[in-house]
Amino acid sequence: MASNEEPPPRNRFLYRPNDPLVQYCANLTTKFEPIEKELHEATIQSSHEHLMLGAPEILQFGKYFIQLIGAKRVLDIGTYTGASALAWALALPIDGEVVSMDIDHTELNAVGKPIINKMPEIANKIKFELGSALDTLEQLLEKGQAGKFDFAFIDADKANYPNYYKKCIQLLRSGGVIFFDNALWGGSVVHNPKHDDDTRAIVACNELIFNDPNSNSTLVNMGDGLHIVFKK
Ligand SMILES: C[S@@+](CC[C@H](N)C(=O)[O-])C[C@H]1O[C@@H](n2cnc3c(N)ncnc32)[C@H](O)[C@@H]1O
Repeated sequence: MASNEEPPPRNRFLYRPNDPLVQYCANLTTKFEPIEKELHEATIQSSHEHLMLGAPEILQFGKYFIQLIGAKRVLDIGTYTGASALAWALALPIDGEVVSMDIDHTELNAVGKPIINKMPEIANKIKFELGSALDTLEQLLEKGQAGKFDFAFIDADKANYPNYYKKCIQLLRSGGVIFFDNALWGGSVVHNPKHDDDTRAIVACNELIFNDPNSNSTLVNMGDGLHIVFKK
């Protein structure tokens, strides 16, 4: 690219799911349960927005974290067809709980629920909340749920990423873990960090996390970027 050319808004500098090396890592990481495979395939077939699906290797990594820290209660911000909520529910013990939030349940009802409901013991662990995730998080805080969750996955509107951090860090117990998906936003955090509100919010959130004395963190070049937060 010539030096006087503007970089494209959010091109895929770094996120290359079809790169053979990325596929090699994903293939030797992901161990989908049959129901997860069914949901992913149904989402790809039925929804024109299937690129929103969580990267399988990120979901797999999250499941291992849930088991490693002995998580029982999980916040899932951005349900879509329910792939991430299903992954967490599969990783949790029988008395575990996922609170999954979305402003729109069209795709969940059409694609996700008919599949997830085939396994009632897994479906029973998931509470699907309809509405703004910020409102749902605020309601949990008002109900005295601060410090009562173990793991959070943030994968909804990017402009609210700093707000999701501020709420989730309160809702997590000490030793809890947050996964922020899309933390490199196709490389635009480096190549075009002021491009739009979404990019600016992700950049601000990454810095907010790194500078927060209440947590440690690791920013990983996996999927579209994964910022892992460890609450002190
Ligand atoms: C990338 S998708 C989530 C993908 C899902 N976690 C998965 O692994 O397949 C993002 C979702 O966030 C939802 N969303 C957008 N803005 C929201 C908001 N303010 N509150 C709650 N959900 C929101 C969208 O409706 C969309 O379904």
